[in-house]
Amino acid sequence: MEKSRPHVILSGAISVDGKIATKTNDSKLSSQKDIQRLHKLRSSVDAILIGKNTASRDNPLLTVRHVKGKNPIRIVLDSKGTISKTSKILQSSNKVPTIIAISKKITKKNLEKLEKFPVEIISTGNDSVNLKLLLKKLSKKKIKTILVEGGGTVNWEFVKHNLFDEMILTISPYLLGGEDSISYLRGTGFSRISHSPNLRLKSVKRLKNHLVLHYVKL
Ligand SMILES: NC(=O)c1ccc[n+]([C@@H]2O[C@H](COP(=O)([O-])OP(=O)(O)OC[C@H]3O[C@@H](n4cnc5c(N)ncnc54)[C@H](O)[C@@H]3O)[C@@H](O)[C@H]2O)c1
Ligand SMILES: Nc1nc(=O)c(N)c(NC[C@H](O)[C@H](O)[C@H](O)COP(=O)(O)O)[nH]1
Repeated sequence: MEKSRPHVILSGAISVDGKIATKTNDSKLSSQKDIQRLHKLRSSVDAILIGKNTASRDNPLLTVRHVKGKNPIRIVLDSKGTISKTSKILQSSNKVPTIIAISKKITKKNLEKLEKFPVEIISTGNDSVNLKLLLKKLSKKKIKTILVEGGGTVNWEFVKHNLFDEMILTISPYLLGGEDSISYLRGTGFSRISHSPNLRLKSVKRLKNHLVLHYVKL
């Protein structure tokens, strides 16, 4: 029987105080060695998923470059289809398979913009993208593993809806502070520790002053 959703791995790098970016969106926390590890991980999954803010602020390519390996499918959660036509993701969509996950909130103009690119557009949800439904549709497309590369809003939605299986988190040797810097998990948060998913620490890898923690959800 087909699994109802793909295997989901949350991935990211935080400062020691749990931030993924400063208030000015400086987010390059990983070391070169850690980036190599990330790219190896990318090459082992079927798809990488990010949120619209990460797409616009980091302007990532989301390909495998620092090691040899295949590029996964890229998925951007972008309810209103506001991703810029000059973004690296859209500009490279003729070379790397790309899915833009939209919702009913998209405007005609933005839909027409997306349709000019060789991307697959998947619509779920009335307001934001309906993650459960999206994952179900991705499963039907034989996408078996997804690496979720943030940012904080997307990470929270996957945790809140209990839609992940593993988490690989790099703790980088920085202290960023600040109410306005971006936390690994945004959203409303849980009101009780007992509401948190339970995690088993599977491995710890030290890359000089960076730590890579690998958790499995119980
Ligand atoms: N250090 C790291 O590991 C890392 C990784 C990724 C991003 N970042 C940083 O995170 C910041 C962006 O994080 P963020 O929280 O502002 O935004 P985000 O990247 O999590 O994107 C959130 C947006 O995605 C769209 N979206 C549509 N459907 C959604 C759904 N069902 N669930 C969640 N989002 C949905 C919405 O427009 C929403 O506002 C950037 O500064 C980026 O540099 C850091
Ligand atoms: N593991 C990790 N360490 C970081 O320091 C960092 N900033 C991210 N962030 C994930 C996010 O999705 C980024 O935007 C892409 O990592 C950039 O991807 P590219 O190099 O353009 O392919 N992830």
